[in-house]
Amino acid sequence: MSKFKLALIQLKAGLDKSDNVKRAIQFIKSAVVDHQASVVALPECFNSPYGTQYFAKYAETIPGPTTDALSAAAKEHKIYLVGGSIPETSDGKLYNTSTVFGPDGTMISSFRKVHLFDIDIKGQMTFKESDSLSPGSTFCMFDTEHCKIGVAICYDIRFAEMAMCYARAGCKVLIYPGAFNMTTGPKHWKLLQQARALDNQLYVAAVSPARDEKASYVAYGHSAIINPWADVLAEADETEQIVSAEIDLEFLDKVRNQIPISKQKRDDLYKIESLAKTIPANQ
Ligand SMILES: NC(=O)CCC(=O)C(=O)O
Repeated sequence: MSKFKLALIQLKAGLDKSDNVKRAIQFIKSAVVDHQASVVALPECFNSPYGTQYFAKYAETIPGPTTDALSAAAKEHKIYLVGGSIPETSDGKLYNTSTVFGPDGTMISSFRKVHLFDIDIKGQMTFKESDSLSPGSTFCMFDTEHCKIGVAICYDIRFAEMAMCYARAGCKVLIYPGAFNMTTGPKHWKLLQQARALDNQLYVAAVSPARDEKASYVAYGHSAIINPWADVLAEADETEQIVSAEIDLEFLDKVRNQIPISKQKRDDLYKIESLAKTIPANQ
């Protein structure tokens, strides 16, 4: 149980929601049959194009038709499925929400993006998710027979403390459905994943939509899986595809024993504290 296969589905999401979902389900089958994956993840906003103009139009309740399809796929293939994210409508608000399903199809966790993507790089990339979305305020972890896995969404990866909280709570893999863009993607996407993996000595996976040059928001692609030594185990190019890698928890233990930073840290001088209900402080 110390090894398992993780697959990331770099889906090209278009304007047709039911086609996006149908194709995601086909790719999930391929991740299981062709890659022997027992944990599978989809990208941010996989059932709709990514953009503030689309969130309300494509939003669904949870449970709803998209998450029902994910639940059925997880059950059919007996996998853990991190359902990327979808625009969620709840109590008159919109959220960017990820759902997680267990091998019996039960929704075992969900996560509303905590840090909304509001940036302004003049002349290059301006985006304001908070124009239409509200932030979540809880974390998302789930147990598998292999290890505990944490989930956050895209811009959340820039916040090192959040990943540290997950590591402190015992997560050995962090999965980030994401959609970096053509300005920040080439500079920061892989670097951030390697930084979070190295800081916390755990596996990091980030799963993007495939690039669509005609879309209003052009995703960078390059879904990747990084090990606790910060090696890149798998990396997609920009096209629609599945990438996968073996997660080896003995290797993780070896790295943690060789460089025992979690035992050497000076909690007497500095300390990560979490107020979120789902992450006990100082675990
Ligand atoms: N969807 C997102 O949160 C995009 C984040 C991003 O591109 C970044 O640079 O950060």
